[in-house]
Amino acid sequence: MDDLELGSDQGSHIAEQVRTDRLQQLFRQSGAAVFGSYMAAVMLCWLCWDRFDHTVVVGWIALLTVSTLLRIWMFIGYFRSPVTERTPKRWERKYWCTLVLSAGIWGAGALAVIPAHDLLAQAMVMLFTVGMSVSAVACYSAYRNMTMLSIGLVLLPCSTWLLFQPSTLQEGMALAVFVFASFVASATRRMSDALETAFRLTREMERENRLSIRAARTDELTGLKNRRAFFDDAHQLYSECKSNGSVLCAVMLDMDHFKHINDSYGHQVGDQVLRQVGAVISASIRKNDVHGRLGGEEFAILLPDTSIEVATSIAQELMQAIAGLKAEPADRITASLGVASSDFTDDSLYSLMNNADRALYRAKSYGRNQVAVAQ
Ligand SMILES: Nc1nc2c(ncn2[C@@H]2O[C@H](COP(=O)(O)OP(=O)(O)OP(=O)(O)O)[C@@H](O)[C@H]2O)c(=O)[nH]1
Repeated sequence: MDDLELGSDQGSHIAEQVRTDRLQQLFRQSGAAVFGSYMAAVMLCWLCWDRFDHTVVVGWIALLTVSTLLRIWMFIGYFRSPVTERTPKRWERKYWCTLVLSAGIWGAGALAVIPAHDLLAQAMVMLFTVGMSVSAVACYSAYRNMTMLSIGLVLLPCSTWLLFQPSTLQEGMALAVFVFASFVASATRRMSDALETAFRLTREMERENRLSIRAARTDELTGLKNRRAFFDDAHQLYSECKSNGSVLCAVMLDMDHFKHINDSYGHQVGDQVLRQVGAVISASIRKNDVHGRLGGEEFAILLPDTSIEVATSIAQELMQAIAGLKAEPADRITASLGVASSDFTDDSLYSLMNNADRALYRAKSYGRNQVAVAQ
């Protein structure tokens, strides 16, 4: 989409970019969580092997293996896909599904393995679930709701169960976990807000930068390249043609008796004529040609890989198209053009342009509304 045309859409365009940035951040940050959560469950089962029911442990680890493989498969798919396809629309829902599945299995599995009468094992399980919650803040901070949901799914089953156990130690453990979870929740909100602000500001700055670069290179009246941008691109094209050994032609175009148009019909009509001439030039040139408004009523075009004969016939077509323009109330609009070709022995873009300029002033002196070729 053209940035200058964004208008009222620019807010939603930036919002969409910020969403994409958050998704990218999520995938980059949370890769470790996929292995981390699996390894945490394996380590917990290893440490409490003698205290847990082995059948439940095997079932839990098997389910976690499946959900972890699913997540790895999704990560590979994301990082292998072209950047243009890494959109929130395509990936957010998949991420949510795999996250809910794996956090749900983690929380439900922890509840299933927790032994009813073994305080030490219960404390170990809670230690691991709390550790998982802290990691969730670090990994999913780009998506606040994801952090909250994964913490809830991992922490809530065991801590709620503990809350309804007879011992005050168990109740105290559950309450401590809830207090801790509320701190984590508020830290998560601050982190995700700060991240979102950083992404938005970066995108806004990038956009402003692009707009100001474009404004600095564009002629406001005609939308063509201005003098500075024309010469920037012209120097590059000249060097490319010189090193390729291809012919480069220059066409200089100057409106005839433009002062008369301004004086007779006013500057607004003059401006309208310049806009129309700019549109005629833009419509006549090829993608690789470089064209621009050098100032006033003077335009320049560089035609790479073009013989002087072809450049002359392009200039003649331009002259005829301009003579056919209607810009009421101005009755007669014409331009004179000069064409020159570079054999690169002169070694300078400026001498090519000067040759075209001299030809242009010969066209003027021969009566205007014509094309002259440099001798
Ligand atoms: N409307 C309008 N006029 C401009 C602009 N820039 C320069 N001009 C006018 O273009 C006119 C150029 O006049 P001259 O240099 O005498 O050239 P000319 O009248 O076209 O005469 P020849 O080139 O000899 O045919 C001046 O009146 C400038 O004020 C512009 O952006 N808009």
